[in-house]
Amino acid sequence: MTEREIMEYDVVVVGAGPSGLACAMRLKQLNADLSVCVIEKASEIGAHVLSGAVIEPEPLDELVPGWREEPPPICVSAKRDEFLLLSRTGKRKLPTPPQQNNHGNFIVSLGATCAWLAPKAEALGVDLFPGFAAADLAYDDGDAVCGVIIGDMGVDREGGEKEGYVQGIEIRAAVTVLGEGCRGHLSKRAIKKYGLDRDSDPQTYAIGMKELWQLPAGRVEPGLIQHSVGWPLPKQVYGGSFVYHLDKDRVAVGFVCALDYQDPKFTPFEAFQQFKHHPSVHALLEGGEILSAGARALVEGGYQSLPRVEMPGALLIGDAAGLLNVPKIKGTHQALRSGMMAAEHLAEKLSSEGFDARLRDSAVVAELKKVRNIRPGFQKGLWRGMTTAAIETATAGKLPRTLSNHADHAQYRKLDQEGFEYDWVERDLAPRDRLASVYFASTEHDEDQPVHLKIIDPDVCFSRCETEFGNPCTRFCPANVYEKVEDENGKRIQINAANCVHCKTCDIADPYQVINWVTPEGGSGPNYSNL
Ligand SMILES: Cc1cc2nc3c(=O)[nH]c(=O)nc-3n(C[C@H](O)[C@H](O)[C@H](O)COP(=O)(O)OP(=O)(O)OC[C@H]3O[C@@H](n4cnc5c(N)ncnc54)[C@H](O)[C@@H]3O)c2cc1C
Ligand code: SF4
Repeated sequence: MTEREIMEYDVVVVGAGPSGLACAMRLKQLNADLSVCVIEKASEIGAHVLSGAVIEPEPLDELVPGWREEPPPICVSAKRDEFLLLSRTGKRKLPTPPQQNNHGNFIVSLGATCAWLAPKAEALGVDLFPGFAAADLAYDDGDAVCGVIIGDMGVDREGGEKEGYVQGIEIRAAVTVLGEGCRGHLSKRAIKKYGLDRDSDPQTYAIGMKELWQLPAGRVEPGLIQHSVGWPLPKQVYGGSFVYHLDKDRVAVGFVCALDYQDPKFTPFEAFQQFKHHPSVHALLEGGEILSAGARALVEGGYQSLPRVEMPGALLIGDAAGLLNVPKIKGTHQALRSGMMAAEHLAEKLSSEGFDARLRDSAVVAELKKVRNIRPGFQKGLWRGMTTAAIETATAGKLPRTLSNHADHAQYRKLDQEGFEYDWVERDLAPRDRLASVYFASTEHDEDQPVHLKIIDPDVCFSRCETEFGNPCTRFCPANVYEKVEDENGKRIQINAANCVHCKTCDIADPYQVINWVTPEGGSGPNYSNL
């Protein structure tokens, strides 16, 4: 085997989401002499980023002064908030929770915003490498992170070299910044290797699904921000919808389901599609067409699940650290702020040491602490959760008690226990099913490459999972990647890896934790447009 080529930088950032781009840009703003690169697995910057997205603008004001005069391509001022409780046929307006008051905020496409930030980063001297997946961390002799190893290109399904094979290079850096977003696969490894979650609660997650619709003229009220709870979710499932009204007769429709749902037969994708058939939403969407669609996990654990965010040679920022504020349903301002804070730390001393204390002492973590009991309050259902949320808000998070988070995958009930009741309707809006939805994600993977979804112990699928939980992977994956097949060779889980949209739900929600998501060849995956 040939010696791996090495490139050297002062700082390598993994992930060109808002956290990674903010970190890289701020570093160059503070010290133009530092060499900084950003590795991004999507074919283009922003193509793997999916978000609501209503954003708080202040961190962007700091990073890109004057941006409001030349905003990203989708950017609509928030005008009006609506918070609704849905039943199957009706809706009731509830007071908008203070955390969801969006006065002064903007509705954007976060993917398009990252693409808009990319040339600004390059103009500052950041080297951006889209189409390259950071497949592994590199370690020095003292077991500290000393950079990343880029995945090889041109490897066939069996692991052999194809024509045009290129060995991935190693990027060495004094500090590696992990801005991979929710459930980053290198971040997951690093958290385990360095025991970064030793003193925190388990991290918790949700799956978010989103579609961008083009509607007949006159239906959209640009700047209207609608959220709902209630139908179609059974009362035991935490989650709800968002409908964000954009310009040019477009609307972003989405649905979020926490991954601690207990019924293994529950299908988040179906809940989303059901929501679209509520009479008020159906009337909005009917006659329109989907422009793009996709899914992505969100990190929900907040304050009590925050891992240590520094390790020898590396840092965690943004969703990779778990900084999303769940009651606000916002993580972008936290991603931008933590990225900039990491940069300020590294510009002072090129070392990860001390970043954890700095972040914990900042407004980023103070914001999480204030709302720490709201999400776990919903573990006992919608109404108990709303009561906890009201108390936590009234006391500004000053109650001495901190409720615990639990591991999502450990919450499933066995098949022989009572399931949930679903009050679901016939559907007629697109997409018909999960495969039809994948079409709108424009996902692409060369099929002749190693499967990037590894079932570490496939025996579990039929020796235990089938009878205990009915193989929930065949239902929670929004792209129908996992299919149960039975033929002359027996039963097996067929992995349709080419359909994967990189949402990471399977890595999180598998009851036995035997699914491991690893990076496919760089440039593979969804090609989201304006999500
Ligand atoms: C459905 C949904 C709705 C949301 N709504 C809102 C909202 O309204 N407002 C709000 O503020 N926030 C919202 N959020 C949260 C917000 O999107 C995140 O907090 C934010 O995107 C986090 O930024 P990040 O940079 O940490 O990670 P991400 O935005 O996830 O970016 C990570 C980047 O790293 C890349 N990457 C990952 N691993 C690797 C690797 N190994 N090698 C190379 N590249 C890699 C990914 O491709 C991606 O481009 C929502 C999220 C979801 C899913
Ligand atoms: S295979 Fe996993 S990561 Fe890919 S779309 Fe399905 S659940 Fe998401």
